[in-house]
Amino acid sequence: MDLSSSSSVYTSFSSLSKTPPSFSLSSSSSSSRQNSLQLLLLRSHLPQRALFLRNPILPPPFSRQNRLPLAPVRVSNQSENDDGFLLEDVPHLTNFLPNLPSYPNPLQTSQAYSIVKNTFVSPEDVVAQTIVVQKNSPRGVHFRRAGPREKVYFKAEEVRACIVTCGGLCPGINTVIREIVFGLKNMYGVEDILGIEEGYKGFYSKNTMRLTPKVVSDIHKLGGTFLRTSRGGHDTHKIVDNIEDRGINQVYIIGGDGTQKGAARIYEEVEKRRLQVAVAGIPKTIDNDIAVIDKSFGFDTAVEEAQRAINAAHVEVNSVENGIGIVKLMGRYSGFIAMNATLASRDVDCCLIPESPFYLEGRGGIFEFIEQRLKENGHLVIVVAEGAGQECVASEVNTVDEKDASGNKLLLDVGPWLSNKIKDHFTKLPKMVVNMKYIDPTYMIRAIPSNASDNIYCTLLAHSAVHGAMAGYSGFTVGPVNSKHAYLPIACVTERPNTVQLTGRMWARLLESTNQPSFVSSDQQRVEKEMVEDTNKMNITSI
Ligand SMILES: Nc1ncnc2c1ncn2[C@@H]1O[C@H](COP(=O)(O)OP(=O)(O)OP(=O)(O)O)[C@@H](O)[C@H]1O
Ligand SMILES: O=P(O)(O)OC[C@H]1O[C@](O)(CO)[C@@H](O)[C@@H]1O
Ligand SMILES: [Mg+2]
Repeated sequence: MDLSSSSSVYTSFSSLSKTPPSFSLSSSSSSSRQNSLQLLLLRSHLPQRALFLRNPILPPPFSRQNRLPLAPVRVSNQSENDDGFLLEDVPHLTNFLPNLPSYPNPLQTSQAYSIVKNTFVSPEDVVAQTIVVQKNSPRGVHFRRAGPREKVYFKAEEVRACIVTCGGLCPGINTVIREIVFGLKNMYGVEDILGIEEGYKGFYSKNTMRLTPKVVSDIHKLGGTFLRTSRGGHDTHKIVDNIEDRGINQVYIIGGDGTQKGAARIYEEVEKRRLQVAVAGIPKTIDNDIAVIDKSFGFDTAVEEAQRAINAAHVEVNSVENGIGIVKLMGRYSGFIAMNATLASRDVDCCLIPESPFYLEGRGGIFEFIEQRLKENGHLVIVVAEGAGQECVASEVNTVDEKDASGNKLLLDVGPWLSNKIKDHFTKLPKMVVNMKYIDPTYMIRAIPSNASDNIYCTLLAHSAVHGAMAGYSGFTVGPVNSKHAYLPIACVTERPNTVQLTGRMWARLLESTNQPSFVSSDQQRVEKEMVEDTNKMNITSI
């Protein structure tokens, strides 16, 4: 059974029982497993809240949150034959437009694709979210594999696509734009493609621009976004009105968590109005803070570019007495750029990230560590992510909470704060003159074009989005899960951010390579010590 076109089968329990699907992923599928699969597949076509309530296999408090990668799926009350297979499906236009006609995919006659063994992705192909399993583990959460489908729900000449980019910059945005345009034209013969300028607000406040392969041919060599971008200005009704007015039926939305939330709102409105509009999200964030997907595009480029700043800091501090280099890198709530740049460089003595609170004074603190390293090596380099130590800065700087136009909290600048604290501390010490070199390359890193591997990655993302939209999926986002590109429900990537796991092996590798203090345990020790002291004091007072 072709699941991509079978939504009517899954719209109600009654129709399901009349028409048992033949979906089977292994040769050993028993009838009871098929029943489980029917129910699990059905879930994905119901409103999300209802899914959890109606699923008879899972206990009621089973929330989506439990199903993201770091909180492993727990499926209790399983019957013996139940293998715990879950499909996190994406919506399809036929869910609310059941009579939508389909057409053979033009790739069937493509010269390039004719040599591919399986030109089309089987509707039964799914990608597992967890690939490290034990013999008796439930099979867990799966996503639809991305790629071209045998049937499409748009005729090339009827497609009017648009592309919009929102949020901060990131290397590779232009490659994604270019490859959507080229993919639509070369694979599907689509020629009517509009660029929405300056983010979401551009839908209703700007003219569109025509995007042709010729216009976008060289943009992948440039940093930034050819379409420009903005924060704020998401007005769902105005945007969807505009989509309708302009006759747009495919919307490609490139942006981070905020943008993807906006894409979900647009899809909800499209569904409410029953419009034949495919809404495809392409996740973008230099911080790599998007959950579920392996990594976000531009991240590798950022890590590579960060090496230049770290190297410069190292050269500087290596050439003076007691040189202390501080390099600030991006990462609001996720320290991936700082962590990976540190691991790649090996010239970094200490890496500070938002996930790991640190402290300056006392045993196990940064000052003690710096003093020790200066004695040992005569210099050191610290990499600090922009979101690190926010509580420390906030406790010393008088500020009011400020937000950007999208409602994101504006962070306090940890870089200069840390540099000054270190300088002040060492100025007070006798015979300890330090040479501070502070480098903030953040916007320089974000503004460069993507490197070779990100370019290829961006191409796959763009093509996956194009295949998904042409196949009639809508309200989905794309990305690699365990190296295989998949279609993901937007909520999967917006419900919580991807952050560095302090209990994970990568952070342990970093701690091992820098030999910096593990502030977590020292901090805990300090808290424990304080608690003991407090208890003692209370005892004394009570006496
Ligand atoms: N909850 C939301 N619902 C609808 N639209 C939203 C929501 N959050 C953000 N947006 C819109 O998405 C756009 C981009 O959001 P934001 O500035 O937060 O950047 P982002 O997409 O998260 O990217 P990044 O954080 O990587 O720079 C803005 O136009 C904003 O209005
Ligand atoms: O462009 P702006 O608004 O200064 O945004 C900067 C923020 O954007 C990000 O690069 C995410 O896109 C963050 O790392 C950074 O804090
Ligand atoms: Mg964001």
